[in-house]
Amino acid sequence: MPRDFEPEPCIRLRDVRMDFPVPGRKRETVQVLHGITLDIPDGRLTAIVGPSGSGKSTTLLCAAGLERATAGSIEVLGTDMLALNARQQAAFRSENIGFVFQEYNLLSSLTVEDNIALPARLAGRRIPRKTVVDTMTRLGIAEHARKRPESLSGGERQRVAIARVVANQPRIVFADEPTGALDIRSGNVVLDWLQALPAQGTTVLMVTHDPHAAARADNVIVLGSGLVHRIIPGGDARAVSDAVLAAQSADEESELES
Ligand SMILES: Nc1ncnc2c1ncn2[C@@H]1O[C@H](COP(=O)(O)OP(=O)(O)OP(=O)(O)O)[C@@H](O)[C@H]1O
Repeated sequence: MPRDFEPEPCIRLRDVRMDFPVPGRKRETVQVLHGITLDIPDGRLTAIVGPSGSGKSTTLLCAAGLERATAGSIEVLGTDMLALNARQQAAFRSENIGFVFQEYNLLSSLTVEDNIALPARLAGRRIPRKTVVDTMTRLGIAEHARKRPESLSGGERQRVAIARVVANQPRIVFADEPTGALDIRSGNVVLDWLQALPAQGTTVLMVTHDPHAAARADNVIVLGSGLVHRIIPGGDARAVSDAVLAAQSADEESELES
């Protein structure tokens, strides 16, 4: 696809706000997303970066329906997520969305191969065993097929998570710090695969602290204090880290003013 062709958004957030209760203080809340408005293009890799606490993970969780936004609108593949109840959202996720998270990634009671086949089973489909085996072989984890995730290293577990999205071909993949706990080599393997997913038609939205990982994305969304600070093209890790530092300085200035 030519780079200057902007596809239709696959995820649209409009003025999304998120309030969390303050622990120990009944009825008090703190707002962590102050009105996020974004379009995530279809069939592209988009990264979300920003200073710690700027709301990156919360934005991802709200978009996936894993946290219920307090206000605003969230449209995923044309579906109004906030109009669905929790059960409908779960069904929508199992039909359309894959996850590559640092934690809560895999079910410890299932073997590697059963973890890979699980999303399709939950959605009432079956992945042919050959596809599961081929995918494990491509990811270099075939020897672990019968093991449980706890007996694998962090890098191997992330490969299982990637194998799961490659085998299930979800329309969207949400990745939260997918390389956070990995060494450079394992991290690069995970990023290579995430970067390759758009070619199979999958839209990838990735939260990361790593400017080099973010630079692999087509577009980089820079958050600051629960708002979109800037959106820049990928490709340049230095530009990403400069943008994050600028968001952080803007946050600090507005804190001093208030
Ligand atoms: N379940 C929750 N309850 C209360 N506060 C929360 C909850 N989840 C997140 N927060 C708060 O919301 C703010 C944004 O958190 P979030 O995890 O989205 O930030 P982040 O940009 O992903 O941070 P980091 O880079 O450190 O992971 C933080 O101040 C955090 O403490």
